[in-house]
Amino acid sequence: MGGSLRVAVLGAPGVGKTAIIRQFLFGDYPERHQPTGAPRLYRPAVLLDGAVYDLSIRDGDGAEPARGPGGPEEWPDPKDWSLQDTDAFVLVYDICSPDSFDYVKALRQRIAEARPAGAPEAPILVVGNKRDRQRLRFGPRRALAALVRRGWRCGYLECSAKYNWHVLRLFRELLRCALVRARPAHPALRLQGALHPAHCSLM
Ligand SMILES: Nc1nc2c(ncn2[C@@H]2O[C@H](COP(=O)(O)OP(=O)(O)OP(=O)(O)O)[C@@H](O)[C@H]2O)c(=O)[nH]1
Repeated sequence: MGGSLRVAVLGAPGVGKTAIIRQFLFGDYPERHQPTGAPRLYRPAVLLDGAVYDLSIRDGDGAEPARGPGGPEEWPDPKDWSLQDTDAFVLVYDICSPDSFDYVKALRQRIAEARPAGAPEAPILVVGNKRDRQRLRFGPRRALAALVRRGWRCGYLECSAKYNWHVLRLFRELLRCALVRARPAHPALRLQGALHPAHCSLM
């Protein structure tokens, strides 16, 4: 048994958080947007690199700002989010929506502020979803990836939940990185490092 990991999947409404999670867990895809409302928790077991992990995947968690004109200053107190208990974050934006990218930027800032002083940083993977709509994207992939990786020091990946493209890969990378942080004795595993073929599967 490898242990347990808590993952939060966050992002603006409609970017595809639920679609990504459902593709990963059940191989299905919601064509219609049904706002998630209250946060949902999924508890799969996954096999990663030969060890079994109990995952808690939270779809939204109340960390988002109030819907409406409010900005990050109107977000709930970080103490209420239990962000400190989260081992890894997936911050999802829609590659066709600059607003959703700004949203992720603000979320990442908020997560950093919520971390208690001296606590190790939880890995953050920024995910550009809806890659199948590539022709409508608002910015070049290379520039966005460079900003996120070098400027924000987060991982970056693009996927299409609709076509199940890179969905497994995003969870595999995130989990590997979270495990490296938990066990620094394995420095060879890096979020943006060499990717092995699928050694991550649901049980
Ligand atoms: N073209 C395309 N549409 C997608 C993709 N992923 C999700 N969608 C669509 O985007 C809409 C919103 O998807 P959801 O997964 O419900 O988004 P969400 O982020 O969970 O939304 P909230 O629950 O409101 O926060 C749905 O109509 C999906 O079909 C994708 O990869 N490509």
